[in-house]
Amino acid sequence: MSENSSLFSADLAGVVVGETAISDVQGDSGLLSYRGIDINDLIGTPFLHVAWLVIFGDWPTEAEKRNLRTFMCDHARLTHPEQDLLGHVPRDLHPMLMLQGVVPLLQMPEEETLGKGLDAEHGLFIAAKISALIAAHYRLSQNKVILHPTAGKLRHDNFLTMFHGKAPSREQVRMLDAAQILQMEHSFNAGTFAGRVCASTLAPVQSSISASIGTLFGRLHGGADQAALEMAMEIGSPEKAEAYVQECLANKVKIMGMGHREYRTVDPRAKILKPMAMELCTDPESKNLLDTLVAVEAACQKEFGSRGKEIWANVEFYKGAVFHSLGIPTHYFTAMFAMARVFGYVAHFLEFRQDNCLIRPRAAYTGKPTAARDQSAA
Ligand SMILES: CC(=O)SCCNC(=O)CCNC(=O)[C@H](O)C(C)(C)COP(=O)(O)OP(=O)(O)OC[C@H]1O[C@@H](n2cnc3c(N)ncnc32)[C@H](O)[C@@H]1OP(=O)(O)O
Ligand SMILES: O=C([O-])CC(=O)C(=O)O
Repeated sequence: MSENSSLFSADLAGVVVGETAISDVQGDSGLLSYRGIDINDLIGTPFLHVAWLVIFGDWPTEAEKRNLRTFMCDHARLTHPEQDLLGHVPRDLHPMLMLQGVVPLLQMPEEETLGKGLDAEHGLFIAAKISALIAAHYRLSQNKVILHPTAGKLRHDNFLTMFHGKAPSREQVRMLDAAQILQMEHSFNAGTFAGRVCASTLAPVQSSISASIGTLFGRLHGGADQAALEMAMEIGSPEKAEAYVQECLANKVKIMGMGHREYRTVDPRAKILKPMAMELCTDPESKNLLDTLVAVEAACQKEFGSRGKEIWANVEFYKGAVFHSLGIPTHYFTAMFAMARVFGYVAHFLEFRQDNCLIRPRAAYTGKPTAARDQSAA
């Protein structure tokens, strides 16, 4: 493109920067589908089957299902060198910083066992390790021993057991499966785009995933899950919600978990997560948090409406209440988001690499004019 015909967009809002066949975000109508299937129809499907569909575009065969389950469970066991590595990470380091740093240090398997190519093998290996790293980092922070997965158990059954040290109920596993399916993939969100930029330089999959995780961490993106529930904790009770919202808007402070770059209506994932949170938050403390979130949403609708704006709840708003009811501390929410989204990252890495090109935009220079060179010195 010539200098004169350059586009300028600081935030790339509305700018199409590539093609994808992985997921479709229809922002005006509030629809989201993975590989052509509406997310509402994916809830209830085994988590790993959806992960396979997202990555490879087809449902797994019976043999692929068996191999994948064994592969993911085997690699969710941290080896001694991996445990030593984690042992060097400060125990109070935010789990997202731990993941971003540790993922590129993992020793990738050299052999292919799933028959889908080495990049896919490495991506799925990282996805298995991430669940183990999150659980182990939490256990170490609690001065407890690291626990390992049990062969034959479902991914999230193993995860919750490795995290808490006791087996979850079937209902808890079902809820976590659903929440994680909803978070698995979302087109060119900032984290996925960062991963594609990294992939575009021909960096390996672990670098690309690490770049995505770093990008997911921020509060305007994935980190809003932690921030939204901590906001509800800080507000304290539903009757204080309206004053809180009014004060935020008066001071131009963003309300966490509200608003979205693409959706011009309620986020379809929030629509599913809200009733899930209602079902799970039954004890007085969780119910008070959830009631506070509901009151914040209502106050936002009222306040934004009176300013002629429509800002809706996004995926992050009610998800924290679901995670909280599963006993997950707020600072682990975004890492659990990464634990699901990593399958989307792998899918985008593989898709992008099929037709790779370097992503390198242009900047409008606003610094000092270039000084004229002293020709006599030459
Ligand atoms: C998984 C995810 O990443 S989902 C998103 C998670 N992030 C959050 O929940 C953080 C809170 N939300 C936000 O900051 C924003 O809504 C974003 C970053 C998600 C989207 O932002 P953008 O598309 O850039 O919208 P933008 O920030 O331009 O907002 C448009 C207007 O709505 C306002 N607005 C948007 N969201 C919010 C919010 N949560 N609280 C208060 N005002 C808001 C903006 O202040 C802006 O007002 P203005 O036109 O008077 O300046
Ligand atoms: O698409 C986005 O910008 C953010 C989002 O909802 C996600 O990553 O799930």
